[in-house]
Amino acid sequence: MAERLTVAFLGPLGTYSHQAAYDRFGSAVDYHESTTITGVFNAVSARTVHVGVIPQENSIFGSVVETYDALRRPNVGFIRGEVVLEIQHCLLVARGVKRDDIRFIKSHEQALGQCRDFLAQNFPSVALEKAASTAAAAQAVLTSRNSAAICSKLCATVFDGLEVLFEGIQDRNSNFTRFFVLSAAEDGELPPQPIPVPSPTRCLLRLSSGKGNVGPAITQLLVALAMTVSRLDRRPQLDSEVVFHDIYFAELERRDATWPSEIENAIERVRASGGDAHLLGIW
Ligand SMILES: O=C(O)C(=O)C[C@]1(C(=O)O)C=C[C@@H](O)C=C1
Repeated sequence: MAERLTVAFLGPLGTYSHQAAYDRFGSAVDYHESTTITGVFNAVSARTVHVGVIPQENSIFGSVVETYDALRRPNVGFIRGEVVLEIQHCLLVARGVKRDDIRFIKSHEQALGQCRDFLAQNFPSVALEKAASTAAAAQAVLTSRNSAAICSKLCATVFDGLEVLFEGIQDRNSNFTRFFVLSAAEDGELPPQPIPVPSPTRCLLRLSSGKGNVGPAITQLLVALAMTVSRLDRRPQLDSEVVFHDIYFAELERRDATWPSEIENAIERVRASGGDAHLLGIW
């Protein structure tokens, strides 16, 4: 019998990462909870699991910083796919806790960021506390009479003893988070997508100009790349000798069938210009 696929996600059960993983892989795989996003990356790199599902970007609050920080690592793995999940945040409390009792609101920093207007209008003097995940926040308020958690409605089912005080509290009604599906290597079969998509349609490249101050600027790297970049992120390059020296993440979208070889040629052009390009995923 074929080995069952193992999938790591930011836990505990009830996180949006868990929902995204389930949307992609369903019930025919074994799920492994990690306590941090970095922990999901570690499980994939150590090959403790076959794949990890990692939040990458939210339509209200933007890039997931912990994910881009991990993508700076040399052997970070390979992005094999994506899942887009609609996010509707709720405010949950232990049963019986009233709005006026709330002194602390906990959640993942992304969820706190997506609900800034709601929090400023409704709870201007409440202390906001970062939690490892939305479901970890839900779990933490189970035994509290003065705290609330921002998380999904599902947490009221996962954790018995919680109730929903407010629903749909994010700053815009339309709210989506995109997740990456990451595996240690480019190969290895994954189950088919629930809804088939023509692939590959996207790729992610990591661009850098070396550790000193003589390398090409990002504009020169993009000229050498000579491909349409649909998204660009940057994070500090920690091993650089120069301060405020960044590493860039360029996402490209497919234009035609010759795409994979075009990417290889573009990587070669960037290297020939004195910079470095590393393929982080194609999906
Ligand atoms: O805390 C969770 O539930 C997560 O899965 C993490 C995460 C994120 O990091 O963006 C995922 C989706 C939402 O945007 C809020 C939080």
